[in-house]
Amino acid sequence: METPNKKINSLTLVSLVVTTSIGSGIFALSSDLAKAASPGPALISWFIVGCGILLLATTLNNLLHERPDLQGIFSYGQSGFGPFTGFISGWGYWMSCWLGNVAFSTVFMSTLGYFFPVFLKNNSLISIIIASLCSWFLTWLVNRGVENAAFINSIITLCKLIPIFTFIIVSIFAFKSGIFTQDFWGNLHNSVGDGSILKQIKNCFMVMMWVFVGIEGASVLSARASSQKAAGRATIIGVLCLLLIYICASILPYGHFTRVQLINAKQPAMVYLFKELVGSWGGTFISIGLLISIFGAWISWTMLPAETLSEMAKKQLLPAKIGQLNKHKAPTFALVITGVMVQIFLITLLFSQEAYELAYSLCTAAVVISYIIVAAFQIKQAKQQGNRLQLAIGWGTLLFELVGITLAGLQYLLVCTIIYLPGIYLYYLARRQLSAPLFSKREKWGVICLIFLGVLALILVLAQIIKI
Ligand SMILES: NC(=[NH2+])NCCC[C@H](N)C(=O)O
Repeated sequence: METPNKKINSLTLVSLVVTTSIGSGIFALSSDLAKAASPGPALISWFIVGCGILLLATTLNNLLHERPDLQGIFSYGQSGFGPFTGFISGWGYWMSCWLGNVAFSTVFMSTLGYFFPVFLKNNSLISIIIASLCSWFLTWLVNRGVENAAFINSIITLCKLIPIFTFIIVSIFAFKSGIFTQDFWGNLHNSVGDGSILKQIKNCFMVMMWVFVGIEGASVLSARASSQKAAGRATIIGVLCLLLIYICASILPYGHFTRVQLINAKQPAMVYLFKELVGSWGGTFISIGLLISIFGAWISWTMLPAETLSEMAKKQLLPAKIGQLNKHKAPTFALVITGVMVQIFLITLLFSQEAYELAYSLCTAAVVISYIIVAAFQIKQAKQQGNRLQLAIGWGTLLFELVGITLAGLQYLLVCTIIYLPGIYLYYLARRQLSAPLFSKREKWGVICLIFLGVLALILVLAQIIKI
């Protein structure tokens, strides 16, 4: 990584925005989207989600420059609305980080399944065992202070982008407009899936929001642009490039394969579709790129949740012990807590039908909690400054996140409240030692609601597992 003060140019910044968000999602996107919609509704969804993400990125960018004193996504919550909101935001972000890693691990296993069919089912016992070993191995590496060095990052970025661009170029040549327009709106009498255009648009939301998770990391880097204007421009261009890549990778396949073929493609779909297009070398080519790309992303995202916990401990939102660093300057305790959570969650995947979908949906729902708080902070900040444009951007972001997660599935948000239960206890331990009152009146109501929802969700989930 570059030194913190080094300025970065716009082109590098654009590529950072693009690569920090691309993890595993894009490689499975074509069939995930085909399950949700036909090309017409999917394009409308891309437009809506694209606008929403642009608003979010602009909000993040603005806050970064207005409040350079605040670092870490949860610090906005703490500074604007008090420590408990800071905790809600930080815990949500932490959760999202490791839940995303669970999603990575499922795609990693499915991809290994291309070479070793025993892993094809990504939540079989053997897959879960290997995924757990990988997760602990990465935790161990990061605990020893290992980070992606800049040059390794560039190699990983190339391994990530080359297969994606090759896939897009080949898909352009294979594109046939007749096939593409065959059932453009998914309203023919023999259409697959459940029908109305609105419903199809709604079905796309979760997966589209998932592929943009990580955009907040890019905006942190944009603080190092040469000027605020350059940062703003690079973020917007970056989001637009990302959107274009996602649209091409997910929509072009509708011009060669029927929707049924796309739905039935084995996961990760890009591997199998490309193999279908160019022959068996294609599958191997994408798989290897994919494995390297996930591995790289997985390491960075192993550090991030642990760093979030230790930052929270520093800001007295969690017990100080969690923030302690070892001799390699890595927060061992935070890493272990996170590793244990990943482990528990991997085990529960044994009982789930769609392991990958579950993990990425929960990851997205959790990060939305932090995004909502960021948007609320932007509104507060813009109001104080009387800045109408930023106020509108804040409201737009808030509205998009609220509507987005409602359409994507509030049940995932409910499941996240379970993981808040142990968090509240840790927060309580941390705050008890301070002289300040534990909770304000409003916060008390917040705690009661959260505990109620968490217990309710736990009962519902257990009931579901027992039924299975
Ligand atoms: N917390 C995480 N591990 N997040 C990973 C972000 C995932 C990324 N947006 C993707 O498409 O795969």
